[in-house]
Amino acid sequence: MARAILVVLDSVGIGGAADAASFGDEGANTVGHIIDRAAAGEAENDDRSGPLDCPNLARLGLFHAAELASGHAGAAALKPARVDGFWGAAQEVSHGKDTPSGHWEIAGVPVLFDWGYFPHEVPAFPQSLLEAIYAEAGIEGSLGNRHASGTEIIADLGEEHLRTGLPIFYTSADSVFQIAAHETRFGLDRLYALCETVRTLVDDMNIGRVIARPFVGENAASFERTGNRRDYSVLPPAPTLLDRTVAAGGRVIAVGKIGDIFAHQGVSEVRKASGNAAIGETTLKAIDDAGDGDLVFANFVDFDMLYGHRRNVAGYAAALEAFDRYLPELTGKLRDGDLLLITADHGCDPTWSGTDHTRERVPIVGFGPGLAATGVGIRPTFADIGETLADHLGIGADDDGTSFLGELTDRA
Ligand SMILES: O=P(O)(O)O[C@H]1O[C@H](CO)[C@@H](O)[C@H]1O
Ligand SMILES: [Mn+2]
Ligand SMILES: [Mn+2]
Repeated sequence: MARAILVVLDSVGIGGAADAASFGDEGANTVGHIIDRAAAGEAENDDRSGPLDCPNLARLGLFHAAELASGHAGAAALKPARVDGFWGAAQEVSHGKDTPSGHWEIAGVPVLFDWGYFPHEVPAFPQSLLEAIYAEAGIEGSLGNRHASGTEIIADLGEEHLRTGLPIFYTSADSVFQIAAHETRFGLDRLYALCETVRTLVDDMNIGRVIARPFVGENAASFERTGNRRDYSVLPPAPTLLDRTVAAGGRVIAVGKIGDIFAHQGVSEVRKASGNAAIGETTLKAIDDAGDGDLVFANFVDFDMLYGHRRNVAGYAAALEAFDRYLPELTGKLRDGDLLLITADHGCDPTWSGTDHTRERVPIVGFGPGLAATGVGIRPTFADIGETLADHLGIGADDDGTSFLGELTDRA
């Protein structure tokens, strides 16, 4: 009975990326800086207080991994005497520090081409593109058209959007064209249709994603984004672990935004859920439903979307602790022959300047009944993760990545 469960904690980086300086991210360390701030009493909110408390992640080896990745002293201090899981870190080779690059590389397809990006200028979008969108979509104009944080721009422009009916266009350091609009007043289906139009118009510009960002509320003080976000991604450039699993006769159950991130390629079943708690429950159910040869692939997005980009250290710490409390339920689902691997797609250090992702190494922590509790070192590419899962599922080797499964079994 071989099943693989792959969990991406979106943006939970552990610092130490060898190429961080070229992204302006030298020293960025999502987990490390949260540990430091929490230890200093600077990560307090209504849900949590004091030093970071993640005993279950610690027992799987998260802090061993964090120390390995960056030499962070605060992480080293949280290492337990005994570890039950396998642990390591991985360096990204993809050119970008965005979500698709991270996930595709994990799944064996590093992104070695450059995405198109919109310049940090106002307007960020070329006039010719805007006019093409207006003509195709039958709208009279747009608001925004600049780099922005998604929550700030709806506070700034949401009321004007309600008055004028014009959608809000914005981007970020990622290869994205994002559209915010009121879910009921502009209409969700209309927003999705607009995103589909824009998707076709930015294909030639090599833009990774067009993202629908619906929100509700009546004024700047009450606007709130909803769980109906939808990402329109380009297709991965080569077959991923997902395609290979399906080709080998397995099912891929995609939890949270995984389906969108892979443009639904190689996805047998999509199970969306909004918020880490619901994503966690959906993951447990997916594991119950998975059979021999199947891959359950889940993304826990709150770390990134609600806390990393918002530079909310206390919120991020509380989310890590909530995941830690959930973790025993997850490991409790594992049967003989299962392999659980928890990792991340990039960093988003909540203590860093700006609101963008940070280039970091990512943790590899995992567990499987009968697998060795040992270190697997610093892997040179995230693709080693997918290759290890492929090896576990018995679906053959790929060009990118090297399996470390042999280090966890007595095959070594
Ligand atoms: O600020 P919000 O709207 O959350 O957007 C963030 O989320 C996008 C997609 O993950 C990133 O590119 C960043 O812009
Ligand atoms: Mn991400
Ligand atoms: Mn993000």
